[in-house]
Amino acid sequence: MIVEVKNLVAGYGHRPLIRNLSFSVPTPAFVAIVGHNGAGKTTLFKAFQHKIDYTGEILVQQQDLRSIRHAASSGLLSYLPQKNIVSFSIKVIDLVVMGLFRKKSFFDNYNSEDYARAAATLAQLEMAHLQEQDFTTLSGGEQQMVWLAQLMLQDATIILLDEPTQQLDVYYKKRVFNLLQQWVQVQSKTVFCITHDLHNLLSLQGFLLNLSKPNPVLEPISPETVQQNQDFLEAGRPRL
Ligand SMILES: Nc1ncnc2c1ncn2[C@@H]1O[C@H](COP(=O)(O)OP(=O)(O)OP(=O)(O)O)[C@@H](O)[C@H]1O
Repeated sequence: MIVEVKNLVAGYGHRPLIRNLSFSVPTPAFVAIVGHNGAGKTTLFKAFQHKIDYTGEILVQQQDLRSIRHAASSGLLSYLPQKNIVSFSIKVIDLVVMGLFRKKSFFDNYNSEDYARAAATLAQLEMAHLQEQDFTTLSGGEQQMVWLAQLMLQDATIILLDEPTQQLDVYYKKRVFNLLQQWVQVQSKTVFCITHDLHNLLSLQGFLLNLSKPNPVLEPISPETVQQNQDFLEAGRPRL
């Protein structure tokens, strides 16, 4: 079992946002996490990263995540937040190469082989022309692609993405979803992706988890389930 969530209850103060959530991902898979604004999607990711208290269990490869001390540095889990702000000048390639941090001890410098890997990853994302540019001068969508390149170099087993296509144009949205599918099918990664772009899911294989539903479960992605979830979300928030 890659990921198993059992009776998860999480929220803030006395207000549980996620109530008794249970699901299992037995083999590497793509899981789209959908739901209205404020439904608890990012909160679920916070639980995965021990950033909030929760009851119930999150098991990763049969181990309770709470007992795994360095899930990021051991390459088990990587996370791309919704907003990632850089307030100092840095070249794109220098930011991307940092994705290799697991290979390095604190005082190690990145070498030419590391930079070649970073450049190849940017090229794969059609971003090679930006590699010498100051990251802070890029458009929002370009910045999002650079973070994805850095994440690819992290090479974690389980990848949590919080709205990675939010600022992308239609072409890059499609490319990124295809890339996520490849991570699963070619590299056996498990990808959890928060998204509001339901129509982009139609060409993918994997599951939907709609946290706005009263009892969310993993639903296989198909034209019918995507449409049903789109209709459900467009109809408004369920009353609690
Ligand atoms: N630290 C916090 N303390 C109190 N409430 C919080 C905290 N963080 C988030 N919340 C509240 O929890 C709710 C769920 O937040 P969360 O970020 O999980 O939503 P989401 O489903 O990711 O939404 P969106 O689609 O808008 O990103 C929101 O109503 C938010 O205001």
